[in-house]
Amino acid sequence: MSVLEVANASRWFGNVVAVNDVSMQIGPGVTGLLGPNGAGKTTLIAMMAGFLAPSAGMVTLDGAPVWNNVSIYRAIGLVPEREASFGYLSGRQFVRANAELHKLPSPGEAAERALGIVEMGEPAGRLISTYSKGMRQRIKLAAALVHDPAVLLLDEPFNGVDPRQRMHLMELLTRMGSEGRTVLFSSHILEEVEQIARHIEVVVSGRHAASGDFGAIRRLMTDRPNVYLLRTSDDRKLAAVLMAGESVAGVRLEPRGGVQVQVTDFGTFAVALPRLAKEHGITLREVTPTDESLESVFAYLVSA
Ligand SMILES: Nc1ncnc2c1ncn2[C@@H]1O[C@H](COP(=O)(O)OP(=O)(O)OP(=O)(O)O)[C@@H](O)[C@H]1O
Repeated sequence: MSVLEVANASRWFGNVVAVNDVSMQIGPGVTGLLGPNGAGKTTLIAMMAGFLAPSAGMVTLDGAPVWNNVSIYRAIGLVPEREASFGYLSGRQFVRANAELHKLPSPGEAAERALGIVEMGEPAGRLISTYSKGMRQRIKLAAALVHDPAVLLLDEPFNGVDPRQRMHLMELLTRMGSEGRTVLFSSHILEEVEQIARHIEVVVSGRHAASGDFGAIRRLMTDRPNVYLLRTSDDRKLAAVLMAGESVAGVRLEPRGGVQVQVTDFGTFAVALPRLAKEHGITLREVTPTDESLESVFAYLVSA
């Protein structure tokens, strides 16, 4: 069993608090670390990997602190978000260099094995600078896997990767998880996370906001109150009709035209709106969510 435990970990840079008193437990299988940009995901992953010291609290792997513990590097593989600046090396040279850094007994064999896992054996002779984004992610993954770690940490691995390569990467991570590895990847996209993560941890503004399976997180996100702006052929009439409906908490006629509606249950509202409009002979011209930004979704989660 490889269980990463983050215990009241904080990390600050000067007066910026990047991670604020976060506690979570990450066990075998695939976990998604979800949060908007700047939430502290990279900082948290760096602390989990033992590359960054917590300012307070600690991170342990099966009870052993990961910071300042050289032996732990043998158990953890990290795929960082930033591009490896080794474009002048071939994929094979890069992966092998990592095997040598780990002082593996047969670095060549270990490199070939890792290249095989990510199916990069064939292009491994080419320079990394000639690779697509997806291939660069795979070569970084091979480098992180070269010492066969029990824990694999990936920072935004799907960012900028085309759909076919993304699918391939997702299959790989799913396989790693089902083999019993502890796999954690970060993302700011819920749809991406829920496709492969058994478990989701949400961080917002450096704080731990929620934890659960994707169903629970999805419900938390979609059940929040939503505000929509509707433009119609008869705003006043629609406002009156909507106020009588169950899924609406508030209606306001906008001075510059349109109705702003606060919806409590989006599912019911989405079905009721077109039906009500039709029944009352009102034409819907526009339905726009006014607070659909990811930040507002996450802000709701933090206040939940
Ligand atoms: N070395 C540093 N010095 C100063 N501030 C930092 C440093 N590293 C991170 N921060 C700040 O800490 C906060 C969290 O950053 P972090 O990169 O961990 O977030 P993130 O969730 O990974 O976001 P992104 O996906 O945008 O990288 C941000 O406000 C960031 O500006």
